[in-house]
Amino acid sequence: MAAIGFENVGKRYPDGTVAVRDLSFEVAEGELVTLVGPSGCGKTTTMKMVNRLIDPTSGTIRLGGEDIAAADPVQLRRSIGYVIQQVGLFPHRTVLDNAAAVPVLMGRPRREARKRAAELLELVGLDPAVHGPRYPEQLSGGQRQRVGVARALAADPPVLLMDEPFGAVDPVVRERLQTEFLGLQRSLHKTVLFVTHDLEEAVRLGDRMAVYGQGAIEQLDTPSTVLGAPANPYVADFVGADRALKRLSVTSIEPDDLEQPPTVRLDDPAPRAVAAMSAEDVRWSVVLDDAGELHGFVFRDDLEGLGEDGKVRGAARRMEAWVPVGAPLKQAFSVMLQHDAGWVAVLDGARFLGVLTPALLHEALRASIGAAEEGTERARVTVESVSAAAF
Ligand SMILES: Nc1ncnc2c1ncn2[C@@H]1O[C@H](COP(=O)(O)OP(=O)(O)OP(=O)(O)O)[C@@H](O)[C@H]1O
Repeated sequence: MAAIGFENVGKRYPDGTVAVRDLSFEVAEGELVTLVGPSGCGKTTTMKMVNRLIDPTSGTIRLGGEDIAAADPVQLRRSIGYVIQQVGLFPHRTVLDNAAAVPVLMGRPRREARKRAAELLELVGLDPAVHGPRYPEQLSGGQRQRVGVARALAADPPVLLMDEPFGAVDPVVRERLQTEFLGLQRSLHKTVLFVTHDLEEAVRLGDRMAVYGQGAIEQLDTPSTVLGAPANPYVADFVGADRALKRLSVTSIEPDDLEQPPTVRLDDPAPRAVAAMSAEDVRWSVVLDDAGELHGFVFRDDLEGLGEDGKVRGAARRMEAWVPVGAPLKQAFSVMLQHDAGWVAVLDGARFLGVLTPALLHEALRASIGAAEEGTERARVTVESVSAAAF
């Protein structure tokens, strides 16, 4: 059974504005569906009809199979998490009490609600001991958004409605909040409707994304399919000509994408490292520390300058350009640019897995686009010719 079901839902405001017409779609349990489209296309109206902040003028909305028209709106709202851009925290209550607000309203003992709230603050990356006693105005914008998410999760609702929750923060914080939220969602499996006007956010977060035209959904499918096979010219235009670039956000780095350059250890004697690099005919090598974790890299020329008694440590340079495996290709590309590096190290936790170069990145991207066009998994696509020229 679908967690949320829309059947021929329409909303005409009293002034005659038709905000949405004849919407029919379903959201599965544990699924995150993003709603994206231009301003005024009806995204917020769609969302607010689910918790009955707005009532539809036609059609039926079901939650867990039950028609919400029959539900008590106040009870309904308490059972649905709601996160909005202007977080709406109570200014005169502490962060901890803000996070505990909904369970308290639902009649749970205050002490129990606060305990849960503290756990949730921790879950969203805030230290309950440090941030819990503060007031909302003593937090940064990003921290306030985190409190908003914690508060929405506090009553453990199966369904979350999120309306531009990360819209008010700068792009760097926004990306971090998205990553954290994705991690959270992987363990919580909430059913989520997420409104955004940011295509990249919709692509990155959605299991599926609904692309809105005026008051109607033009395509509802996985981000890969929407980008790879837009349903009609409107969607193609909306996702834009630079679809390939946007795919950078949805394509994650896999171990198979990586190259394995020679590695040497910090305490290896320089002559031995030089010999190993000569044997492989490479000019540089990745340097690992005793624990096998990334330290940086070293040039063969520099090692040769150290003499017979030298150790790799004497010429090794630190490497800051790294990304975790599973991160989007876009992150690898941006780290490369930021460090002006010809490669980035890819780590699994602290463990060094390999490196990604611009050519490999291009190859992974091409494979991903090819897979979307064919509707197959990326692993099954082979790339015949690659060139770094596009970078
Ligand atoms: N209370 C209202 N009375 C009349 N028209 C309204 C009302 N609320 C929204 N509308 C109109 O309904 C349409 C859809 O609005 P809605 O807020 O759902 O769009 P949206 O896609 O969420 O837009 P945005 O991205 O700008 O928030 C718009 O034309 C809007 O002007």
